[in-house]
Amino acid sequence: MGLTIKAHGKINLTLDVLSRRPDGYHDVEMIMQSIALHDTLRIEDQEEEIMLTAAGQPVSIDEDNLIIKAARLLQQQTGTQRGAKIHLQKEIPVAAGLAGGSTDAAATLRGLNELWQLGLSRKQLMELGVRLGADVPFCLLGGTAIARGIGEELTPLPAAPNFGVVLVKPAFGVSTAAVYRGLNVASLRQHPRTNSMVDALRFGQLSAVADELGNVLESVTLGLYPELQEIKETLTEVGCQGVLMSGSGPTIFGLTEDAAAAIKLARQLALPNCKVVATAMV
Ligand SMILES: C[C@@](CO)(OP(=O)(O)O)[C@H](O)COP(=O)(O)OP(=O)(O)OC[C@H]1O[C@@H](n2ccc(N)nc2=O)[C@H](O)[C@@H]1O
Ligand SMILES: Nc1ncnc2c1ncn2[C@@H]1O[C@H](COP(=O)(O)OP(=O)(O)O)[C@@H](O)[C@H]1O
Repeated sequence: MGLTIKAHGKINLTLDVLSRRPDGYHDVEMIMQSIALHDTLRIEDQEEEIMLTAAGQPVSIDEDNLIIKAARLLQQQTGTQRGAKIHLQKEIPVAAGLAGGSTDAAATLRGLNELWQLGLSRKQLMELGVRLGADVPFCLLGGTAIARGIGEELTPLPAAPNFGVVLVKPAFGVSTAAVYRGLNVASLRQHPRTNSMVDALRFGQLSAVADELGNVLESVTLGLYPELQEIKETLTEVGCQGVLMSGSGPTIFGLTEDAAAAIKLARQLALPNCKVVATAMV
């Protein structure tokens, strides 16, 4: 018996950091948005052992892969004797700010809960998921949502318009931990307006959504990699209405009216050493 599951990436339409916690994590307030770009997991039931293979974007398939971590966590928590053979078709760029690892972990939890007939609720899966990564609970929920706490306190929002999204991922990745470490919360002078973005999304006008985009982590990652500023300018020049870094970066995204416009604009981009993907909000 087996299952095929889509694991969608995300972008952050807003990302605010409120404070540093004693455990080193940060309290955030962000509007998360699923995108059509996804990895695909094929999961087959087997006795005991967890096995992982992968194709597509290069990613480690060792014990540090979040798919294996998610499967082992579920085994430990439920005491099941079941195992799984998992194949990952990796399409989401790695260490990109698109939650590629978190979404694979979320898909593994969902898939194995079904395949092993564990009967865990989504809330229970989210409580386990946050132990694997702060973005895992959102990846279990999907759609559009406000995330608070370290990212695990979620308020779902009405479905946002299916704006097109052009993603530009430079050849390098960034460490999320290093970006948060580089942030001095007290020195932040500007914060995204979460409520205004909620209103803009409800109103559904791209120009209003574009005006409210904001990510306080940009100051850190753009400081480390000034070439990201050039990518932002290029996306604006070709006609993207709103342009922002996703998460801790380094992926820069630009919004368009729809997926067709994103495909058209992506074709015009000549950005050496960058991966360009046209997708949409879902
Ligand atoms: C920045 C964001 C925005 O959505 O996304 P990405 O850039 O990773 O996609 C998230 O906050 C990242 O979520 P995720 O990547 O799941 O984080 P984790 O694996 O739990 O944490 C990696 C490291 O980031 C730091 N971290 C993460 C979340 C948070 N609220 N505060 C933090 O300080 C911690 O140092 C932690 O050790
Ligand atoms: N299934 C996976 N897919 C992608 N990255 C993974 C996976 N499992 C573990 N990782 C590791 O997680 C780290 C963060 O990758 P990723 O989740 O893609 O980026 P981000 O946190 O910026 O959204 C990388 O160092 C990567 O090696």
